[in-house]
Amino acid sequence: MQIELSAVVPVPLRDRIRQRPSDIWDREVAFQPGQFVKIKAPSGTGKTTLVHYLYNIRYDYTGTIKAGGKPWADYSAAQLAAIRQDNISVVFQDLRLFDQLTAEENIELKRVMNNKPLYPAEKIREFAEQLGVTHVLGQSAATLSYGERQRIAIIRALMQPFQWLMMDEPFSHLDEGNTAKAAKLIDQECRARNAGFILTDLDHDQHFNYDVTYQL
Ligand SMILES: Nc1ncnc2c1ncn2[C@@H]1O[C@H](COP(=O)(O)OP(=O)(O)OP(=O)(O)O)[C@@H](O)[C@H]1O
Repeated sequence: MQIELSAVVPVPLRDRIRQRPSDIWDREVAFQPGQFVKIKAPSGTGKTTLVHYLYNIRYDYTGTIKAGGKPWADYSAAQLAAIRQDNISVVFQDLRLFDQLTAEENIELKRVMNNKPLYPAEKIREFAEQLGVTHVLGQSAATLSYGERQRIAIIRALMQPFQWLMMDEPFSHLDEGNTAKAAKLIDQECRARNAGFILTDLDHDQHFNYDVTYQL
């Protein structure tokens, strides 16, 4: 599924955007299926805003975003729900874990959301071991450190099928070793599904072999 942006400008950032060049805002951009895309931007330039537009949960922009050749606005609520279940997975900057559930329950919820789960339940433990969070699986999400929460949110995002995986500063609270482990798992999962990957971050990074880097 190709994602295309045509002259997209966030309404609240309209005046600020004119003051600096951007590869994304007010441009024609196409994210091709399977591409690894890095979006680099200083704090406050709209990374989170962009991810929310790409996932179609925020609409305060001018211009058009198309997914699979069709503007987001032309999809029905049922079609959008199906796309979020099967085609696009996301790790938001604020992670959006359910604090009243355990870490494992947060992941399991996503795993069983599809009638036919992509992975068996054992996969949760396997990924948790790879990311060093097995010991917190039974803990309530509210009690986890931010770095633990990030790893749980990453594992949760990998539990569903996707053609695109989007992550908004997913490693901000992880040390180098844990970042490398998480990047390896993400890379492996995207490649296995021939899925595209969009990562937003403040700076350049070497965690992935990006096909393209945009300055927001
Ligand atoms: N609804 C809104 N009304 C007015 N300003 C907004 C609105 N939403 C976001 N902004 C502003 O737009 C700018 C971009 O916000 P956003 O959260 O997308 O930034 P970001 O690049 O993700 O930043 P950070 O790296 O700090 O998370 C910020 O200055 C924010 O205050």
